[in-house]
Amino acid sequence: MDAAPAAGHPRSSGHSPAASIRTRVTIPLRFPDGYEVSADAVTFHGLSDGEEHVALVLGDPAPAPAPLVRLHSECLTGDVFGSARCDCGPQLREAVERIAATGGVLLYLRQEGRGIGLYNKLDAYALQDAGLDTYDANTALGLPEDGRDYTAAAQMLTALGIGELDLLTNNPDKARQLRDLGVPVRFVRPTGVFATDSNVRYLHAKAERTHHTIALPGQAGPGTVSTLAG
Ligand SMILES: Nc1nc2c(ncn2[C@@H]2O[C@H](COP(=O)(O)OP(=O)(O)OP(=O)(O)O)[C@@H](O)[C@H]2O)c(=O)[nH]1
Ligand SMILES: [Zn+2]
Repeated sequence: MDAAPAAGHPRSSGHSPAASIRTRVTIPLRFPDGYEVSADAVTFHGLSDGEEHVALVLGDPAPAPAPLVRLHSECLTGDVFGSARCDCGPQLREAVERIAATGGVLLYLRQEGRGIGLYNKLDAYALQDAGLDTYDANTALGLPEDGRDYTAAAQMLTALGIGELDLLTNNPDKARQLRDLGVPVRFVRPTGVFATDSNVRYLHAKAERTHHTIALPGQAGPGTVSTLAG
């Protein structure tokens, strides 16, 4: 079944305007589990939404026929604080290592809360604690279920000289939007599914409402359960 666009979803189509590289600087990354890798952090001029998105170039993307790319939307609570309410932190950690292994790019997109911002996301969490799922909580606040537009991501990839790519995601909307923007996505490669007692309801909602390729106990799907705590 085709995934229906989320309510209030922005539409991307056609090619995006050009952006250019502003700065490229090497950063040694050290993760709490001891994994270390060097990344080039790249900033840009001319991104369509004016946000400070950053690319991490890992390894050498050039030799790969289709470098591995992840569009990772910002999640302060998961990426930085280690929140178990979502799967963002483990997905980010996994993506950096998988991309570095073959050469590719992680775009860290400043789209906190699927584009609604941190304060609104925390308001939505409060509504989820009262019983709403992750999408209904957004709409109850008068906000889109998923407000993300990947035009700036397409601009970043073009500025980096990335042509055909493999996309690391379980979210069909990311590949759909990139292709609509003229980015040649060769294969979609699933990310791990990092289920915990605290995020399993959220993951079920992503699988059922927006057709993420996530397989969870009691629900069939093509994804892989990498970790199931509890
Ligand atoms: N509004 C809202 N945003 C959330 C919630 N939980 C996580 N997020 C945000 O959802 C986004 C998840 O980003 P990603 O992991 O890149 O996207 P995804 O749609 O899960 O797709 P893939 O991980 O690529 O499969 C981040 O911006 C989080 O801040 C929630 O309950 N409500
Ligand atoms: Zn998160």
